[in-house]
Amino acid sequence: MRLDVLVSRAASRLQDAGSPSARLDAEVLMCHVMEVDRTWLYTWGDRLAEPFQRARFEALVAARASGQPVAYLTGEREFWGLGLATDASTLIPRPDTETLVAAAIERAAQPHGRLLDLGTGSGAIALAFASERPGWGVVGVDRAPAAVALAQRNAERLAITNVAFHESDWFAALAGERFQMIVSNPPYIAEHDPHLTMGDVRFEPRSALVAADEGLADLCHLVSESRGHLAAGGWLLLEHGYQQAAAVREALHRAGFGEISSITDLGGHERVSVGRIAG
Ligand SMILES: C[S@@+](CC[C@H](N)C(=O)[O-])C[C@H]1O[C@@H](n2cnc3c(N)ncnc32)[C@H](O)[C@@H]1O
Repeated sequence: MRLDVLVSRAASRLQDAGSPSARLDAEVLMCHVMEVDRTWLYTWGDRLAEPFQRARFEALVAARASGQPVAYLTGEREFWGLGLATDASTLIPRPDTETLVAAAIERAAQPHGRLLDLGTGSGAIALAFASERPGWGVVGVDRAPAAVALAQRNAERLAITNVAFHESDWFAALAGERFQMIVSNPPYIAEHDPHLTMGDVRFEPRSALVAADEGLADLCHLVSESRGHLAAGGWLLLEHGYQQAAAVREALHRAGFGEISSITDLGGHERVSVGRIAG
């Protein structure tokens, strides 16, 4: 059967199954099976799939129809133009997090410095920043050993060498270390948030998503602990939920940060808050 016909059929099956991105999902899964990009698929959609390719594609479509995230099925997701390996050890990188990366790059005016990414997961933020600021040394830490291994694998795959990943419970393994910039996309969803029962989030580890105190516990912990690990004039940038900006700005203020502001994501929501230690 023609590739474009298989994709169209899969798209309607996925739409019926409730996928919010049915057509894109079907195209990405077909590209994964055929080992091609979407431009190739649009150009050569009239080609025929071999029986084994069709069987593989239909198995993936069935898994997606049962709710499994496309990024876990293909084992990869693009972030900041980088092809990152993904697995069930950590969060699938989200486009919203590119807001944090852009804000960090904008503030990294000097050619050299050290950046710390707390809760690095797949290494998405650390690797995106490191790729744009090759003169900086980047450290990414995560409590989950499998996430650290994934981030290391991504650094090797992308040949990004100005980055190192370690296992650490927030700052525990970083005693005495100071950085010009600290960034984090920590767990910030409240324990009983209904979104946890919807979409891709159902398949991601709760340890990557959920924090106590209505989702604010880790954010507040990072604000109060970061002071002791920032160099003079250093920046702290935190991603958070769109209703948490005021609470994070307040925590930054209480911890003695200046130049406090929040930055909106592509959807117009306050997604990242920043503060600076006096120089
Ligand atoms: C929301 S995910 C972010 C992953 C990645 N930075 C991204 O933006 O795609 C949060 C990450 O924080 C890690 N994490 C949770 N608690 C932690 C802790 N106490 N110390 C270090 N990392 C932690 C989780 O394992 C997870 O990888």
